[in-house]
Amino acid sequence: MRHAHTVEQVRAAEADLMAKLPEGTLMQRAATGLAVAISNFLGYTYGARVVLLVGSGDNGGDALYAGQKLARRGAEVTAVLLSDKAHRAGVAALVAAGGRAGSPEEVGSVAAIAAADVVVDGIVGIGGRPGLKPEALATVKVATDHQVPIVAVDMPSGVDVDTGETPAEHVQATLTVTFGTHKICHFVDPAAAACGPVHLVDIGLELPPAPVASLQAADIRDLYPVPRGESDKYSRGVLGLMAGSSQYPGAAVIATSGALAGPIGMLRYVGPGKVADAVRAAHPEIVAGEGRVQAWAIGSGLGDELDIGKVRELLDAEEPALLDADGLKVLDESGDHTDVLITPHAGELSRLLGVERGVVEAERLRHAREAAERFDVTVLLKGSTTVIATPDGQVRVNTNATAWLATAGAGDVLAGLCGSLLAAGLTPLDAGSVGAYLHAAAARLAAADGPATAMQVAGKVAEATRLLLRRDHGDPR
Ligand SMILES: NC(=O)C1=CN([C@@H]2O[C@H](COP(=O)(O)OP(=O)(O)OC[C@H]3O[C@@H](n4cnc5c(N)ncnc54)[C@H](O)[C@@H]3O)[C@@H](O)[C@H]2O)[C@@H](O)CC1
Ligand SMILES: Nc1ncnc2c1ncn2[C@@H]1O[C@H](COP(=O)(O)OP(=O)(O)O)[C@@H](O)[C@H]1O
Ligand SMILES: [K+]
Repeated sequence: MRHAHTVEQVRAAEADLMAKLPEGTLMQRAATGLAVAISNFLGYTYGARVVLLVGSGDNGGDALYAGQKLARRGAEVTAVLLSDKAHRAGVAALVAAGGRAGSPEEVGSVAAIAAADVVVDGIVGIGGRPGLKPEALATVKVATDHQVPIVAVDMPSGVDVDTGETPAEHVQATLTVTFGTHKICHFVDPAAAACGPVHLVDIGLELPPAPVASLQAADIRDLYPVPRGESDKYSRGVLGLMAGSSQYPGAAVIATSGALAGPIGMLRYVGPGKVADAVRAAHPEIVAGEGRVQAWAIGSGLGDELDIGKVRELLDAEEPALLDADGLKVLDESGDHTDVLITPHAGELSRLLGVERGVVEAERLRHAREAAERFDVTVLLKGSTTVIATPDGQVRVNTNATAWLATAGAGDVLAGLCGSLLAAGLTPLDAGSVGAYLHAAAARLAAADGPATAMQVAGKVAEATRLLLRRDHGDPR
């Protein structure tokens, strides 16, 4: 499991550790990890042209000491000091190792950056406010215009570290090297999209429980409900699916595909006769009509045929339920819904909360948390990174998707799959986490080199699961 801690937690853990270590030890650990990561990124060090963008804090200090280590190994290092308060000892160390340092004019920053093999963003770290000052922005723009890769120190400068929001200008990194633990901006879009791959350097911090986690292959494997020797189709879990309409018959077929690729032993489809016929034609395994179930998945493609009274009744019943798409219209703020998982995209969540869609997209973590608390449900907010928030404040983020997954019907596959996991006995949080992970892993198999349809994604869920459960295989991503 990957954990993301808040700035406050990181600062407290750093202070505890620093009190026990000789001065400067932590920064040297960070800088060594950073220098190694930059060398590995470039594939060489001797003769590499490295430009450091250095702000006023310790983030710049990390960059300067990493620059010193690279200069000692033959790199040509130039530090562009964007503040007259740049880390003094770091500047001296770099210069003593043969590097150059000075204001943008003094070092000729435009020419240096344009000719660089890599730019290191040490403008701000966890002490940064969102946004970049004009002088910093100008240097970043030179790197971007000349397509020089940027390695961000701790995080791309300018993003909001604790929320993953990007309200102002920020660095777009090729690689991010972070220290001690992940920060929330590494997991949550839009900031996560500005990080590139994130490389974590251990500096020995002892951290409290994290507010945000991202499950990895081994975690998903541990949670997956594998049938036991004595299992039968009922004990594996039966899912009731209420999806599709004469307007959107396909949604029922697609959601069924997602559900049957999950762990359930049986699926009962409840819907209009003609749609049931289509579902049966595609999936002869299903049973049409109501009966005993362990969970409900309701809403994909119901359109105007949503029976609000009936759905309310199911929500109030004992079995856990998943609400998707049109089904979300029945949700209100009264009642105990702790066994309900909702799977909105940003547009649907914006309607539930009465805010603009763009605001939800820009502030995903905040709105997922707010909806979970207000409606007393577990919220799975779909998108490029999927945020899952529970009413008691837990948050998980799924980060292994591919943009090829942004295709009509992909949400129906996810609803079916998560419903299947609920029916097999997982909690709403675990069902959402495992479902989002396998859905994305399936999309990576289906759309490895190009587009795939939602049905093709559903068709790869079983393979993604097989690869995951084969312990010798590792991560199906
Ligand atoms: N604190 C520690 O002991 C360690 C910190 N490390 C590094 O130190 C960083 C944190 O250092 P600091 O606390 O000095 O904070 P930063 O390096 O993030 O910089 C804070 C400074 O930048 C200014 N600033 C804030 N927002 C700005 C903006 N948008 N544009 C321009 N200037 C802005 C602030 O006024 C402040 O002077 C971490 O991200 C990490 O890179 C590592 O060396 C490991 C040890
Ligand atoms: N840019 C993206 N990168 C990765 N995954 C995405 C992206 N955009 C959307 N997705 C995923 O694709 C699926 C789309 O679902 P949804 O919006 O409900 O579409 P539909 O209603 O057509 O099925 C969700 O699982 C979502 O997380
Ligand atoms: K940075």
